[in-house]
Amino acid sequence: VRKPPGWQLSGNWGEKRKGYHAITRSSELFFRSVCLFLLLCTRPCNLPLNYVCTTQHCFDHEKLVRFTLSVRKNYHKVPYHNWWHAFNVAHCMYRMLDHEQEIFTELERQALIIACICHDLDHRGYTNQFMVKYETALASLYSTSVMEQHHFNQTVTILQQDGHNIFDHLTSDVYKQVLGYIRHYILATDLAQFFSNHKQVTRFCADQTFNIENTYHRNKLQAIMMSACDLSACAKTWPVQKKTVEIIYEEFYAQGDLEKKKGGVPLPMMDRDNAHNLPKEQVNFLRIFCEPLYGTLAVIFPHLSPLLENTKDNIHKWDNLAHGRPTTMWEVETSRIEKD
Ligand SMILES: CC(C)(CO)n1c(=O)[nH]c2c3cccnc3n(-c3ccccc3)c(=O)c21
Ligand SMILES: [Mg+2]
Ligand SMILES: [Zn+2]
Repeated sequence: VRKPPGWQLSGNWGEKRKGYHAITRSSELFFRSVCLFLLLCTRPCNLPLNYVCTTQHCFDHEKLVRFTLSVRKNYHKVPYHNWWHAFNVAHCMYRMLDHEQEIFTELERQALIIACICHDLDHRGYTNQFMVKYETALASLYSTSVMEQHHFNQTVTILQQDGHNIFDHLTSDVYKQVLGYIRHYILATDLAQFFSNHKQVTRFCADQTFNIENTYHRNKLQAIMMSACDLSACAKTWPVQKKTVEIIYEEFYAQGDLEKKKGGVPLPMMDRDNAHNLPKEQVNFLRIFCEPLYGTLAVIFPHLSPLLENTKDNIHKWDNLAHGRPTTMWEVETSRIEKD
């Protein structure tokens, strides 16, 4: 992919592209399994595995492998916003859709999964606020949702590469429609959009006017589903939640260090000198974003209620840590996760 403006920022992670990856047998097997997983994501769950896709919405397997390889190549080796995060978000969406095959069209399901693996493409480990504050080249391109608009732009750029367009079997109208879906879904992962999206869906539920056939209602539901998958690490078991938080704060503190180097004052959450406040910050984040989000989704999709329960458990554990209370004996003392 051509180097987008702002590439110089990625220098902080040192990594220079070493040209094409030497594709070893194991990584090839890995990517074939990822693509099979993605192909399966779009197969109605009640069909046999050897189902030969006859509808117009089938992915060409070779293009899907090539597309997925290029998507992975365009994630940086930053602590949190890397390929594994994208893959985990897509897996969460797959499990969410696995129960709801009938309410979304096949095109929407494909767009949701592809949007998930692409939703943080070319993330450099910096927030939108940082990109705007330091007047990066990307911030000069987009006035709002700077990184999310860039993530979508990167998606289109990869699709336009030879042999990568997994949607080129669609008519031009349907192609425009699916790209519109993907853009909407990726932009929805801007946390700044969360409150308005969530408020709308909560209102529809409260006054019992929620109607999945209503395009506006449907779009808002899909927007908070994207947020739910993006934040799904807050609903994982405590050892996984704690390791993930260590990793994301590694990225936050690296941004804070860079900000101090530039003579700026980072947000308290980004300042490693405030690391003692992390448990309290987590209680706030999970209470403000995650708990209401999974609470609303559990009303619409009752099978998602474990996400709400796990989030509540994690809030309780962060609150114990924030107040110096011991955490449950069985918890594994987590060590720094090995970087992949
Ligand atoms: C969801 C996750 C990674 C794990 O629980 N998490 C957390 O615990 N605190 C936070 C968190 C705390 C403050 C700000 N953003 C956060 N994000 C975040 C970052 C970028 C884009 C959207 C959300 C998390 O994913 C997260
Ligand atoms: Mg993002
Ligand atoms: Zn993300």
